[in-house]
Amino acid sequence: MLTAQQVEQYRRDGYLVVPGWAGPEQLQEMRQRAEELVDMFDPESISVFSTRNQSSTTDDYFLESASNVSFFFEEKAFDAEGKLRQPKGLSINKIGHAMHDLDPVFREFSRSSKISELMRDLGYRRPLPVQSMYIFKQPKIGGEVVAHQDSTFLYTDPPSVTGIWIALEDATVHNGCLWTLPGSHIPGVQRRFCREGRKLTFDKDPPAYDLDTFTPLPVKAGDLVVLDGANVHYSHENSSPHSRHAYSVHYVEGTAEWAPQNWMQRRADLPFEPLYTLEG
Ligand SMILES: O=C(O)CCC(=O)C(=O)O
Ligand SMILES: [Fe+2]
Repeated sequence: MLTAQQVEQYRRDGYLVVPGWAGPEQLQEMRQRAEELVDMFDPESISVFSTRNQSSTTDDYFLESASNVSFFFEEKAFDAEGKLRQPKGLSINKIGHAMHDLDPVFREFSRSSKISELMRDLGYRRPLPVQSMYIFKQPKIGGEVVAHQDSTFLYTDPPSVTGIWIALEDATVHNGCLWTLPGSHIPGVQRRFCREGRKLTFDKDPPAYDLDTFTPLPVKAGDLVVLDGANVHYSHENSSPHSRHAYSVHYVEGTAEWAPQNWMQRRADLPFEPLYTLEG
């Protein structure tokens, strides 16, 4: 799937853009499926959270999203009374985090033979898709994603995350494309997001990143971005009138040890399933 040169570039920079990964029909299928999921979602089931015990119920919803198809609002979606300012379809920040297992359309994309070949090219023996997100970056209110490393949130020993991020719409510097720091994966994972019971904390403060040194990754709909788990990346808020839909899946090496401190702990009846297993 990848040329030797692409693998070399990926090892050097910690990220790689693969143009034209998906065609218009596949993109349309995923966007349409997300629209259907949002149509079926009742925002009332969540707005309860804004009245009582906000942080602990929100944390529970977040923790349970490890084994669900859950909906998260844009922070700027609500007015002072806690009501949505715009239709729910323009208010949701993301859907996550088990759609790669539970939704047929996203499952197929996340486990395609093309993805398996890519993971094989990157040396995975037992790649496990562990987390998926449909990210909307809504027009005008799409929230920023602060600079981070994905392995901070999905820790294995040794660290083994690879993220794939596919643009379902053109991503530009105006609507909040990814920005990345080439080579930032080299020093490894800088901090961890840990769970103790139902409490979530970072073990350290974030390093000070000089955001001016980052490179924007404007891409066309259908282009795939591959990110090393230690690559540092972020995206700005979207103040443009155009949404920036993307679908992202994080894979880990199944022969590495899944940290018991990870926020993501699956329900026992929904174990992680490898794309393939190489013996020996
Ligand atoms: O889509 C974005 O803006 C950020 C996504 C991200 O951080 C990821 O997929 O790992
Ligand atoms: Fe990320």
